[in-house]
Amino acid sequence: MSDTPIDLDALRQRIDGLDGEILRLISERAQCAGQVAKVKTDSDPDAVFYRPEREAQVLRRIMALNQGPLDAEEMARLFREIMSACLALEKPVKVAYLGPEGTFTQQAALKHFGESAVSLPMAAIDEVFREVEAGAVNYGVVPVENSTEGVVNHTLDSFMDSSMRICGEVVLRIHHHLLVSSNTRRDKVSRVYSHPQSFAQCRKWLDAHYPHAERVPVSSNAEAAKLVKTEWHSAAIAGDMAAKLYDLEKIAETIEDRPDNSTRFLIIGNQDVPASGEDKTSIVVAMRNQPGALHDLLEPFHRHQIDLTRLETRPSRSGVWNYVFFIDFSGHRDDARVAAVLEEVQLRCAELKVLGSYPVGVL
Ligand SMILES: C=C(O[C@@H]1C=C(C(=O)O)C=C[C@H]1O)C(=O)O
Repeated sequence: MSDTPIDLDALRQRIDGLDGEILRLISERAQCAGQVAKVKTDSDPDAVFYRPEREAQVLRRIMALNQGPLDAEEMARLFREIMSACLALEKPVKVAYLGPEGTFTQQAALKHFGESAVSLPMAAIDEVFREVEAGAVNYGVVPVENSTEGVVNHTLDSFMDSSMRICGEVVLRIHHHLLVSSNTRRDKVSRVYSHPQSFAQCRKWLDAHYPHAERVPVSSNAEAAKLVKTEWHSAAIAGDMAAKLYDLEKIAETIEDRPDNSTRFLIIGNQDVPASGEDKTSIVVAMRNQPGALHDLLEPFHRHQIDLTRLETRPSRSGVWNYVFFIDFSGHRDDARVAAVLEEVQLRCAELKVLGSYPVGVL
């Protein structure tokens, strides 16, 4: 072992050299991105710097090129942050999300835009829509479906009244923990706070471990975490961000009933996103109530072999149409096959709104 210090020194020297090179390359990349921004504003003073389709392509390319030892997603996350910092050099992206601070929606916003984005908490989903519509922020992030608990109806309803478009999606693995403040003992927990969706996602675990604790639903997991900060004998079910934000102790980790528990979030904005090569389209369709209506609506998708990834029904609020369907499917509205289907659907329904075509979530 006598030669270990020499090896260590040599390795550290090599790492210093590599870091210098990485530093130089990242700076050069940032300069290039700055030049791209200049080209964009020269041709259009109102140009948007942020290009979701280009970012998706950059990340997919990195993942395909990666040969380890870091795994492809880890590497993409590093590049996500480099891009985020490059973009912020021009103008940090401003993003409104369903708050308060510490929610999974904030985590989704940072996963999608990187840590250099400025993220602003909103009290409700329709407020996120309004902030984007008013131009106070560039984008909004809202939850849309959970793999255990299903659809977030507020988000679908907001799309019915809004002209906002979908610019992206992000899927987050959701891990819940049981959190307490430092002066609460795990055997003294008599009350648990959380969001109703989180209670539903951890129902079996709670039944097994805290069957007698009172379950108190609150407006968000972050709110639950905030409450237990100052209350004895209470615990919160929330995620890592809330635990860190309120400095709480995890007395049980990953307590969700299903190991694949994940939530899908949508990025909303004012922008039509060009094709990235692997895209999805979301539409909302109003139908008259007549026999075979749903079959007629879906038949063109089947005939053109387009994959439906989600279908939701909401009651129509206008009173004129009986059904409103939210449909997600593979492909971009500029693809010939998708364009043909949209034309046919348009003829069969009372109203069709394309909410957006956007890159399939990369990270
Ligand atoms: C540099 C560009 O602009 C932004 C920055 C990107 C980057 O750093 O790679 C990618 C897309 C845009 O959000 C570009 O459009 O190429």
